[in-house]
Amino acid sequence: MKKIMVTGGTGYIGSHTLVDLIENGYDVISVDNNSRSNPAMLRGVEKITGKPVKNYKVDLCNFDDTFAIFQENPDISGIIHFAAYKAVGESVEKPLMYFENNLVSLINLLKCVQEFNVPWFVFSSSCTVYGNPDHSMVTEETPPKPAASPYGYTKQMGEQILGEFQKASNVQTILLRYFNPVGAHPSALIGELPIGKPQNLVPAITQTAIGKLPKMMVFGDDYPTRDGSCVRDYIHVCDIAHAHTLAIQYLEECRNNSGCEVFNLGTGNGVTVLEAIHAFEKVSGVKLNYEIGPRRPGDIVAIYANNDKAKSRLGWDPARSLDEMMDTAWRWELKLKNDEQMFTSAKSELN
Ligand SMILES: NC(=O)c1ccc[n+]([C@@H]2O[C@H](COP(=O)([O-])OP(=O)(O)OC[C@H]3O[C@@H](n4cnc5c(N)ncnc54)[C@H](O)[C@@H]3O)[C@@H](O)[C@H]2O)c1
Ligand SMILES: O=c1ccn([C@@H]2O[C@H](COP(=O)(O)OP(=O)(O)O[C@H]3O[C@H](CO)[C@H](O)[C@H](O)[C@H]3O)[C@@H](O)[C@H]2O)c(=O)[nH]1
Repeated sequence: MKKIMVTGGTGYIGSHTLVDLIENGYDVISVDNNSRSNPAMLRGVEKITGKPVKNYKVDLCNFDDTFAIFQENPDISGIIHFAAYKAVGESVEKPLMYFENNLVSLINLLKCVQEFNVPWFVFSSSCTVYGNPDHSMVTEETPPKPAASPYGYTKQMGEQILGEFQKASNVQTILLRYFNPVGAHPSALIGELPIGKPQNLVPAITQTAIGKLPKMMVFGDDYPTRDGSCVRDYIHVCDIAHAHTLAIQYLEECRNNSGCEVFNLGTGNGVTVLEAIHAFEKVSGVKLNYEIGPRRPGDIVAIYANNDKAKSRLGWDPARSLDEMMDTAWRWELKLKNDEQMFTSAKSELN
């Protein structure tokens, strides 16, 4: 059984990927310092899979502690590197914190990859690398534009570091550019746990619907789109998670032609903010208290993926609908309300 190290395993996408890897026969370990997540999330992973999962509570910016995990696990076949800070606004306020955390952690990991001859590396990138594109549908060949934030630069630089490292080391590398991951596992045992007031659309919708937030704002309805609100490519987190298993299988079967390959992970459908809200209202039966507000500075007008490459090369089939995304996000929010106790007590473990 191949062993995969998942960094950021107690986070949103990492936890769903642990489930998918285990269900597909991989042995996993997680490395997460819980700086942005709740350790209780792993209990959800264990309940779904029936398997215990070990998390190393280590800051990947600490080289010695990171190295020690590899010494203890010299049989790691691949790394899926999710661990990073991801809040765009915070990165504008604290750029050095973002560059340090997101880049030092990556470099430390790559030094260990080199030392321990780990053959496969999968990196969490983002459609943020395309900036505000000239055409809404982007392929992997669409040239990256200057990033809109320090967070975006950490993803662009991460891709560059991996591209150069791959040429020098021959580590088989995949860069996955996620569009907008949303929703939760259908069991409602794991999902997204935003820290503080949610900045992203779907948590803002579900928290408003449940009454944690009094109302939500639609940031602009005067864009040149079909209803005036921005267009994004929302993609179910379980479909994103499965793409990681497929990426590992792709590397395992040596189907990686160039050594460092990029894949867009989106559904290929552009959805407006108002369409997303209406889909939520339909599946939940809850009328959302929202207001049209001003545009959010820095927002991209419209972007969605051309996902042909991931479909044809990885055999990926992102089949879950917008309704399923909204339904699972809503059921997770309802579950969180009931299980608040579990997450509050687990929060005391944070830091
Ligand atoms: N969620 C999105 O919308 C989205 C979109 C595009 C790309 N991404 C990227 O996908 C990855 C995962 O995103 P997510 O939504 O699961 O985020 P998340 O915040 O839920 O998970 C990231 C995890 O990394 C951990 N972490 C951060 N720095 C660390 C460090 N130095 N050492 C050890 N652990 C550390 C955090 O505690 C957290 O659990 C990130 O790299 C993010 O930038 C996310
Ligand atoms: O309360 C809210 C929150 C969001 N929106 C709108 O909903 C859309 C989606 O916004 P998100 O913040 O959920 O997603 P973004 O696409 O703007 O940003 C996300 O995708 C980016 C890639 O483009 C980066 O990866 C970033 O980290 C990640 O948050 C945008 O039009 C935004 O203006 C609202 O109207 N109200």
